[in-house]
Order: sequence, then C-alpha cells, then structure tokens
Amino acid sequence: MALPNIYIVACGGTIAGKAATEEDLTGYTAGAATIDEVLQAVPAVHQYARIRGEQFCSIDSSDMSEGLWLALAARVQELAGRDDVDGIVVTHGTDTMEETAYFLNLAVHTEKPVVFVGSMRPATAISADGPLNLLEAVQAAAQAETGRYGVVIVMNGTICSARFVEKTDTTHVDTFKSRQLGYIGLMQDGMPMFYQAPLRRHTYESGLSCSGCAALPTVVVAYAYVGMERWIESLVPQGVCGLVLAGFGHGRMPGAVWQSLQKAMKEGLVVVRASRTLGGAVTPVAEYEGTICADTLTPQKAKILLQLALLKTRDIHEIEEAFREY
Ligand SMILES: NC(=O)C[C@H](N)C(=O)O
Repeated sequence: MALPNIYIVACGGTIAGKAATEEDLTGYTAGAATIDEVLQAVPAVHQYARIRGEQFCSIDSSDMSEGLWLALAARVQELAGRDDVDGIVVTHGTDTMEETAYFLNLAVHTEKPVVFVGSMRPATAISADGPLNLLEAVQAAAQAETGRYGVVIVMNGTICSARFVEKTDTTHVDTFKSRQLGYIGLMQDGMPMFYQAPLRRHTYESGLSCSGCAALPTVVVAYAYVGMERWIESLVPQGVCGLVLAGFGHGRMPGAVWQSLQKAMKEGLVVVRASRTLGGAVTPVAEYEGTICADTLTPQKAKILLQLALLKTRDIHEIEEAFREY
C-alpha cells in the first residue's frame, strides 16, 4: 500500500534548537537547525510516510506573531486542500504552541490531520526528546482518523486536543497536559490510540475564519492581582476592541476595575471574564452583566476566540454563543 503523504511545516523552536554542549538543556538557540537537519535524526519517519516540507519560519516561539498566524493558517489551509497531502505536521516551539494550535483549530477548515509537535530539549541534547516526538507526530498524522479530533499536539507519547491543552512545566518533557479534561489519546507502538473526542467545534465544523484578513482585531489580556486598580488607566488603551480578564477565582476583579470596565463597555469594549486559577469554568453571574464568560478557556485562548469572533460579528449575543460552542 502506498505510504501517506505528510507535509511538514517547520516553524523553529527547541526541536530545532542548538546548544554548545549536550548537557546544556536551557542555554540554546531555538530554531537554529533546519527541518532537513532535524529530519536527519529521525530516519524512521520514512517508513511511515512520504515526507515533504518547508521551512515556514525559524523562530523561538516567543517571537510568534499574529501576522505569522494569519500566514500560517492560510498556508495550512492551502496544503490541506491538495490531493497530494494527506496530513500536516507543524513543528513549533512549545512556549506558544497551545495558542498557535488553537488558532489553527478554529481557523483552518479540514478533515485531514493537523498535528503540532515540538520538544523540550534542544536537538543537540543528550536524550533529546525531539526525534521521538517528531516520529510520533508523523505516525499520528499518517492516520486519517486523527483529523476527526481537530488540531492536536503530539508530544511525550500523548495526544492532546488544541482546545484543552496547556503547557504546564517550564523545562520538563512531560509538559503538555489537558489537566481538566484529559488527553484524547496516546501514542502506542507507532499508532495513535484514541479514547475521547473534543465536543467543541473545530476545523471542519468551525464557522470562524481569518481568510482575507490583514490583521486581527486588537484584544488585550489583563491579569488580575491585588493592586491592579492602580493601573486602571493603562488597562484600556486606545484602539482596543476587546479585553480578556484573567480574573480572580470565578472571573472576578476589584470593584474599581469593574467600574472602569463598565464605562469602557458602554463605549463598545467587549469584555471576556476568564480566570487566573488553574481549573474550572467561568460562567455568567448577574453582578458582571454584559461580560462574556470564557468557560474553561485559558485567558490566552479566550483572546484568540474573541479575535476570531470579532472578525465575524460585533453582536455580543453571537460572541457569547461562540464561547459556548468553541
Ligand atoms: N521548548 C521550546 O520549544 C521553548 C522555546 N523557547 C520555544 O518556544 O521556541
């Protein structure tokens, strides 16, 4: 049987990182190796797929930008539409991987597998985790079934939905977790094994799009802390369409901040209440009428959903609906 065609879109990150010595696990340059160099360490990939690819960018993922997201979404959409592409693997730094993966989960419309992968140790490290992660990402992308679950991250033997995944550790390899709702599957003996499916809309069922968009609407994230009201003036800078509050507990904030946000909401600011806690949902309460609830989305993902929703509508009820659906 012919091998599936897997296309790698390489974005840099630690999986392409180089350090001076093999013991150096943190002082390295991310994105220093090309995807061809990275692939040389994983000859086994060619047993599972016909591999082609491109160097989309070579960055530490802390330099990922909204402009690159728009270009990446367009490129992945175009690749997904090709008959000679069965699945797509995106190599990416881990620091912002969950954001880029969620952005594509909403903005790329395809039933083909889109798998994100990176590593926590640079390519030059002793026991580098990149080669096995990349092999497993290709193995997952080679199975058409993977596309049913939307954009996924395959790392450290686990498969996480872009909607529910978070980076949970600064340096250790066991960093990507879906703490609240669980992994959707595991990689075992070269095959993805799936146990649950995300029910929130994604990829082929997404009604959101960034096609033809030159820039995303400006949305900021404000982190709640004791004393944040001292910076109220700078909380709502000019030209901001939306604000996501990483609130206390169930999406709360100091009274003075709420008063100032209410004024800004009257002038058109859309406010989403998320939480700085590490679990649970933010749901509607009468006290914060007029705000939108992030549900279980982290503040950084709520920002992405708000940006894509704002491209489609300014109607607060439609935006609320999006937060229930995605
Ligand atoms: N492990 C990593 O990939 C971290 C790196 N700073 C990046 O996000 O590009």
